[in-house]
Amino acid sequence: MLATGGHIAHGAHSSSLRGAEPCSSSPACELAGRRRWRRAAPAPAAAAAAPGSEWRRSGGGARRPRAAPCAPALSTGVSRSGAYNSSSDPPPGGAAAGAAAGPAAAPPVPTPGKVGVLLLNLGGPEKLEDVRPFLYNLFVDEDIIRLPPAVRFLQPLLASVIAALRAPKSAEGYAAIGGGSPLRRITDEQAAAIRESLRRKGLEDAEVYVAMRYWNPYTEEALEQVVRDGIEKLVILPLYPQFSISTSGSSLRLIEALFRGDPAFGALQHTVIPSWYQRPGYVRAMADLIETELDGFPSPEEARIFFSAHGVPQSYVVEAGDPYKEEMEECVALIMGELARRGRPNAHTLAYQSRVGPVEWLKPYTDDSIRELGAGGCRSLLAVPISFVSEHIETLEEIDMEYRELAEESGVRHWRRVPALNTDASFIDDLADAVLEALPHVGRFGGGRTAATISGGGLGPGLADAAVPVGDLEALLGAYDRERRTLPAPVGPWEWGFTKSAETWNGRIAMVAIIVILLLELTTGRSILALD
Ligand SMILES: C=CC1=C(C)c2cc3[nH]c(cc4nc(cc5[nH]c(cc1n2)c(C)c5CCC(=O)O)C(CCC(=O)O)=C4C)c(C)c3C=C
Ligand SMILES: [Fe+2]
Repeated sequence: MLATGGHIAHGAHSSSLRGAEPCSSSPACELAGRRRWRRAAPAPAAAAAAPGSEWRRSGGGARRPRAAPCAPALSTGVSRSGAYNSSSDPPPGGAAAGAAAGPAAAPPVPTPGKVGVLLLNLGGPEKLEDVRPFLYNLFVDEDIIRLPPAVRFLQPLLASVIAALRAPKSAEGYAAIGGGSPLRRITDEQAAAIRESLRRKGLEDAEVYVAMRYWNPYTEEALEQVVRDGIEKLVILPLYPQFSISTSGSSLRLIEALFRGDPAFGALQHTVIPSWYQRPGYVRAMADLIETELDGFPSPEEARIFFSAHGVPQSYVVEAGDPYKEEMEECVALIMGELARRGRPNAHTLAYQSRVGPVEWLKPYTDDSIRELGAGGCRSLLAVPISFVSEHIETLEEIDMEYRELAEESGVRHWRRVPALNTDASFIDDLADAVLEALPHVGRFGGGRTAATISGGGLGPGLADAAVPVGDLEALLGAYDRERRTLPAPVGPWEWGFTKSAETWNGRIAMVAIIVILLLELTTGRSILALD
């Protein structure tokens, strides 16, 4: 949701959490050493929804005239390889470059053993009463809030406080888009479509599973189903085109812990496709959507293409080496290159949305950019959500409602938004090809627990140099952020500070409040911030 500089809106909606309880017995809960809030749904297979389950304690277009750019370009920073010819050049040396370099529709690889595909996604609250426990799950994740080791034991408490304070504002957003996140439905549809595509391509008995990080169907449940189904070869495919520590990285760390903690999981032969923004099929599918939407403007060549990516705190990139920003810039350059080849040299901007809390996030911020563009005379703006492939709260509420209103207030007369890819047929087919191309890598390293080195690991040319190379989990997770440095928390329970000193004081007050609550809980034996 649109960041307000830190204020948390109160009182809009107070969701009832009756019946919601933390998990305590699932492998993930035990491994993470954290309570987790989960629904006691049956372990989900690919597309099985579990409505109403109870909560319990548990474990090419025609050539166009030259564009008249809408306003002076803002931050179109491109890091490398702006000129990439999707039909002939090899893709830039990104993570899954080897996969992308293969033929567009690879023939099915003869692989003995039943194949499974594990789709990783974030998950979202399905009902308003899910919002607070969903937020708890998000904020208790050490890849979202990374506290210094000495105070890490406070994270569940901190997560409870932040979730309780943010829930009303968050719930307002979910209420505005119909009372819940569409993420599960869309991800289930994507899973079914990928499975169909794999079958059409000759992989008859492949199964596709949805593994959400913060809501149903949880990752550990999906893996349990994978084992029950007798899958022998697993391709792990995050549904995030670009890699971030906070998204794909967080899910992969959880899976790594599950592999280590359960021999049945650890025995699964696997490979990971860490990111795939550079696949020509994805780039073409995005360019197709953009072209279609551009044609809805009175003067398509004058519309500025405004890529809005979900932000991450600066510290993730600068201190922890998150490749997210670099991959995002490269992704935008590839799409713009494809559009230029189609005769659409429109002006463009890349900005970052959805910041939460008082720390610095990647810049420029989407709201600032919209204001500047409006002030600079831009009258036609095409918003392109770029970090996520499904409609979700940040497209349906933040972009369609908040940013649209801001754009109109800033003088933009014509506003359109490119839809998310969802189950776009060519996109789905391309993901299925990515799976087929990754299959030869499955089991290269034996089981999930085998340590693999990246250099000379037999991964093929180019892959050894990638920031986050294709390979097994350990190799992959060892390739970045090795030190797991403490990072400034992106959010805190009190978020009204704009200045450095206000932030410091907020931090101190928050710490004192947390200690008082902790002492009260310890002395009274009652849970002051219980979610039920
Ligand atoms: C590439 C996508 C995403 C990145 C990177 C990311 C980082 C990140 N997010 C938060 C905090 C929140 N995210 C929330 C919702 C949310 N986030 C993503 C994607 C990325 N997040 C999606 C797709 C969704 C929506 C899911 C849905 O229900 O539709 C929320 C909850 C909503 C809200 O209150 O605004 C929070 C909070 C942080 C702190 C972070 C990086 C550290
Ligand atoms: Fe997010």
